[in-house]
Amino acid sequence: MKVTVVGSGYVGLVSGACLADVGNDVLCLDVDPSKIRILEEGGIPIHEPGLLEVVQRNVQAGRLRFTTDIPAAVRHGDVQFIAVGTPPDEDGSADLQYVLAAARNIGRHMDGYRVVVDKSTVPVGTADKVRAAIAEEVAARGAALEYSVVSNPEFLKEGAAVDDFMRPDRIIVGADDARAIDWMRELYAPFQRNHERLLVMDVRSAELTKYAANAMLATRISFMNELANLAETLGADIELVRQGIGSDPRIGWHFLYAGCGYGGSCFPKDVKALVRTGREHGHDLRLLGAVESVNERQKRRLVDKIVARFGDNLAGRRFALWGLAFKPNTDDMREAPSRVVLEELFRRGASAVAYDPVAMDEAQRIFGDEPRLAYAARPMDAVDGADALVIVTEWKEFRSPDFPRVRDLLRQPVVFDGRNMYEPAVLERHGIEYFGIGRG
Ligand SMILES: NC(=O)c1ccc[n+]([C@@H]2O[C@H](COP(=O)([O-])OP(=O)(O)OC[C@H]3O[C@@H](n4cnc5c(N)ncnc54)[C@H](O)[C@@H]3O)[C@@H](O)[C@H]2O)c1
Ligand SMILES: O=c1ccn([C@@H]2O[C@H](COP(=O)(O)OP(=O)(O)O[C@H]3O[C@H](CO)[C@@H](O)[C@H](O)[C@H]3O)[C@@H](O)[C@H]2O)c(=O)[nH]1
Repeated sequence: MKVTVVGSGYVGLVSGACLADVGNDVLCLDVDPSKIRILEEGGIPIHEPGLLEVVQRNVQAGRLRFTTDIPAAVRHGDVQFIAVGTPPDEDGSADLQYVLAAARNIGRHMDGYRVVVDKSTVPVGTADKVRAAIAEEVAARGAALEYSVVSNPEFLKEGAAVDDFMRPDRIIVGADDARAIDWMRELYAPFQRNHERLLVMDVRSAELTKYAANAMLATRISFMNELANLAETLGADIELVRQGIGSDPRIGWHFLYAGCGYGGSCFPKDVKALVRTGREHGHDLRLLGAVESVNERQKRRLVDKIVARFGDNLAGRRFALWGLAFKPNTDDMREAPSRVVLEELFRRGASAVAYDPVAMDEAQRIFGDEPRLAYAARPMDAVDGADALVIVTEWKEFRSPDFPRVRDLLRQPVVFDGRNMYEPAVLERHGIEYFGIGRG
C-alpha cells in the first residue's frame, strides 16, 4: 500500500520503517528539516536499537523515503498516519495543535479518498476534531472528497520500539466505516500472521484504550514506589515483596519495579491528560492524581537519601551519576528522573559528573554549559574522586561493575541505587555503604 507518515519522531519513524519493511511504499514527512536531512544522509535522529538497519535496508530497496514537502506527502499515501507530538499544555491537557495542523494539511492537499489514521496519543473526541479540520479545508477548496478517520494508538516502548511494532501484543483499530476497517486489516495483516491481534472497536473506545493502558502501568509503578517507601520504614525489602506478589498470575511480573520514578514522553503526560479529561467532564480521577503526585515525590527520593546521609548543604560535594536517559536503550531524556536529581543536587550546591552510554549529547543540549555538570567518557571516570555514586538508569553495562574499584575510586564508598540494580549484601561485602529504594 502507499503510506504517508506525518511526523518522523520515535513513533512515526519506527512505524514508517516497519511498514516499509513488509513491502509498503512509505513516505515519511516532517516539518523539522534537520531531522529529514539526517535521514536523507543515511542516519537516524534518535537512538533506537535496530532501527538504523531497518531504515537503511528499506531506503536501499526504494520503499522508504523522507520529505518536508507537505503537498507531495499528502498526495502519496492512500493511508495517512498522523504521528506528531501531543505534549502537555499548561493545564495538563494534551496540546492538539500539531495533530490538527497535520489534519488541515491533509484536507488542503488530498486529491482522492484517504484513510487518515491517528497514531498520536490523543484525548477522546480528537477524531471528531480531525474529521472537522479536514472537512473545513476540503470545503474551503470547494471540493467534495471522501475520507475516513481511524484511531490506531501506538503501544511501542522506546528502547524496544522496532520489536514492539513488529510483534505487537494487540493492534487497536477504532473506526466506524467498513472501508477503513478493511484497509487497516490489509495493512496490518503481515503483523498478525500467527494469531489475530487486531481489535476493532468504536473510535472513542480506541482513544481511551491508549490512556487506560498507560495509566494502569503508571499506577502499578507508583503503587510499588509507595510500598517501597513503607517497606524501608518497616525493615522489609521491596524486591522480595515484588517477587512474592509477581508470582500471582493475576498480578504478573511486569511493571512492578520500584525505583526513582517513571519518566519519558508518555506516562507523565498521559496520566496528566487523563486526569484533565476527567476534570473537564466532572470526574475527579483521584487514584490517578495520586499516581502522579507519588511519582513526583519519588523522583526526589534519591536526593532525600543523599541529604539524609550527607546533610542538606552539599556545597563542595561532587556526585557520580550513572544514567541520564529516562530508561535504558534510549537517548530520550524527556521527563527523565535524572533531570530532577541533577537539579536538586545543584540547588544544594553540589556538582556532578555524569556518564550515560548514549544520552550525554542530549544532556548537553538540555543543560547547555551548566558549570556544575561534567561528563565522563567511561563509568569509572565519573566515579573517580566523587563523594558517592548515584544510579539513575539501569543500563546493562552497570549491572556488574568492578565493586572494589568503585570503592577505591570514591572519596566515600557510598552507592545510592535508584533502580535496585544491586544486592545490598554484595556491596556491603565489598565495604560499600548501600542505599536502594525500599530495601529496609
Ligand atoms: N515515544 C513513544 O514511545 C510513544 C509511544 C506511543 C505513542 N506515542 C505518542 O505518539 C505521538 C508522537 O510521539 P513521539 O515520541 O514520536 O514524538 P516526537 O516528538 O519524537 O516526534 C514528533 C515529530 O512530529 C513532527 N511534526 C510536528 N508537527 C508536524 C506536522 N504538522 N507535520 C509533520 N511533522 C510534524 C515533529 O517535528 C517531530 O519530529 C505522541 O502523541 C506520543 O504520545 C509515543
Ligand atoms: O516496573 C517499572 C517499569 C518502568 N518504570 C519506568 O517507567 C518509565 C517508562 O518506561 P517504559 O514504559 O518501559 O517506556 P516508554 O517508552 O515510556 O513506554 C510507555 O509509554 C509508551 C508511550 O505511550 C507506550 O506506548 C508504552 O506501551 C509504555 O510502556 C521509565 O522511566 C521506567 O524507568 C519503572 O519505574 N518501573
